[in-house]
Amino acid sequence: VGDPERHAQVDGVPPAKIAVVGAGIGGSATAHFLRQHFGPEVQVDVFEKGVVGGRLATVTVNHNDYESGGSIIHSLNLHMQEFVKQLGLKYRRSVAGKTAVFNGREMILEETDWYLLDLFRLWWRYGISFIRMQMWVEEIMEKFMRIYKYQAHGYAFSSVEELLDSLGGSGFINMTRRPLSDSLLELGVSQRFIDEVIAPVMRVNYGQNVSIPAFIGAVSLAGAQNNQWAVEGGNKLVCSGLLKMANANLLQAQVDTISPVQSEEAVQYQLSFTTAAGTGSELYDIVVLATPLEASVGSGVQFQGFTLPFDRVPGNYHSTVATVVHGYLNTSFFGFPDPRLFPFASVLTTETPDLFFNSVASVCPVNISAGFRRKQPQEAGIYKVFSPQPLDKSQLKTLFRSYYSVQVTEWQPYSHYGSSQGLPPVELQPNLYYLNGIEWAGSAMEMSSVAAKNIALLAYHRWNRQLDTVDQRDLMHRIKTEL
Ligand SMILES: Cc1cc2nc3c(=O)[nH]c(=O)nc-3n(C[C@H](O)[C@H](O)[C@H](O)COP(=O)(O)OP(=O)(O)OC[C@H]3O[C@@H](n4cnc5c(N)ncnc54)[C@H](O)[C@@H]3O)c2cc1C
Ligand SMILES: CC(C)=CCC/C(C)=C/CC/C(C)=C/CSC[C@H](N)C(=O)O
Repeated sequence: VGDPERHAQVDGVPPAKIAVVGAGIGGSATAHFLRQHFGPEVQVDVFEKGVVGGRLATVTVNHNDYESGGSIIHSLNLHMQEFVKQLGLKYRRSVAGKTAVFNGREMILEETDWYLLDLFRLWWRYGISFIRMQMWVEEIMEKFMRIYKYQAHGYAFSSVEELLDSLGGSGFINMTRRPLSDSLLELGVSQRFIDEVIAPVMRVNYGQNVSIPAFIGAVSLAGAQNNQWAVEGGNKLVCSGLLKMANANLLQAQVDTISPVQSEEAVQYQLSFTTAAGTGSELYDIVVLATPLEASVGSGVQFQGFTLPFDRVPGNYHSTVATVVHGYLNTSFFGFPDPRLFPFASVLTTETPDLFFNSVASVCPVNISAGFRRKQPQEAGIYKVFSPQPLDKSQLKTLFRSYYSVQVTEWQPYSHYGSSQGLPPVELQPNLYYLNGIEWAGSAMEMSSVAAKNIALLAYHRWNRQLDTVDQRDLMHRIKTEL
């Protein structure tokens, strides 16, 4: 298996070396699935310029760790579930807590201890908007779940559009283009419900407003359902676990350039990289880019010898600041002068000019010991604030009576939806794949995992020239009739 050049895409000969750039959940899952499909012989090198986990990260406050990046996982996110099972990790269910919506002056919506009372209140204020919205999200989730069947049967897609089309037809593709508010209004959801419930959910989850595309809006609403979990010890454990299970070589290095090298049989890719010890370069048969390439994110990867089939400049990533504060919440600001009477664990906000934060929530550590309970607002607790800009001293003093510590993480967490034209391609060149284009449809751990499985399958089928498992139509019917 020594000289990769001799192995470049000769029929029946597996690739010798595969590179994955990025060790977030997308890159780690790709390494895992590549190993599954290509077998034990191929060398899988994973390049990471920062920390394994990428946007899955924790901060330590008062001797405990808290998620500062991707935190919640939907109960129907089956790849994430499967990883946790295979790695022998444990689920962490979030400790129940009530939510309220604040409009800058007062709480306009308050969850109670009684589910039926909450339902009655929602009906009283918004009619059947809540039920319409829930049914819409359920229907989308049901269609989305088809991906697991298709992938289990080995089907792959050469673009995000093909993948979405196979799940929900042109309806899903249109949902990546039209605003969420338009889709909901068309469903008969009231403007008041959109302003007071949907907008706060978009603000806490994606830091954006209801003009984001309907598909990502539905993902965000799924993320607001009551069936979320996380990984005991921190979600990033999935990434390190998958790399280990895949027997991948982790190279602590920044990939600087990727250039094609044409041999007689096929194209290979030269990766030049920088490590703490200096620079290096290696030749690979297959390369997967598992980091956003948009100029504003700054992966630093340059391409030589070919031009990318999409423009890295127009689509921007959004800025969101996660501030983890150890202190006393200023419940007076929310209209509760006596903190003992403040019953909420999370406060979401409406789209209100001059409101400097999107949400504030009491958070649980990644290791919940038996008997863990949330701190009461009259006690010092750990809170996570999401805001578009870093909070200044006076803003912190507005939200907290006093505090012991403040940890700030500035993220470029998700696409700035609506700032791109179309969805970036998956295949950049033969045997050169791009994972994070899927984020323009929806950005979540499971979306990166779905894209990882798709790319591993696609790379495998392309390498072995198996065209009958790529971009096939009418898959539900095919699967039913397959033996
Ligand atoms: C604050 C926040 C909250 C979130 N909440 C949730 C949530 O609750 N639920 C959910 O499902 N999702 C959530 N997300 C989104 C989720 O975290 C991301 O969609 C997901 O983690 C993306 O994973 P990825 O591997 O595709 O990308 P990344 O995690 O960004 O990984 C890319 C990796 O590539 C590395 N890299 C970049 N350039 C190079 C280079 N040139 N050479 C080598 N390495 C390079 C980076 O250092 C990085 O580690 C949240 C994100 C943030 C930031
Ligand atoms: C991919 C599908 C079908 C569903 C995923 C649903 C999901 C888990 C969405 C996550 C939404 C998201 C990006 C939330 C970010 S903020 C989360 C939380 N409030 C926090 O405190 O970090």
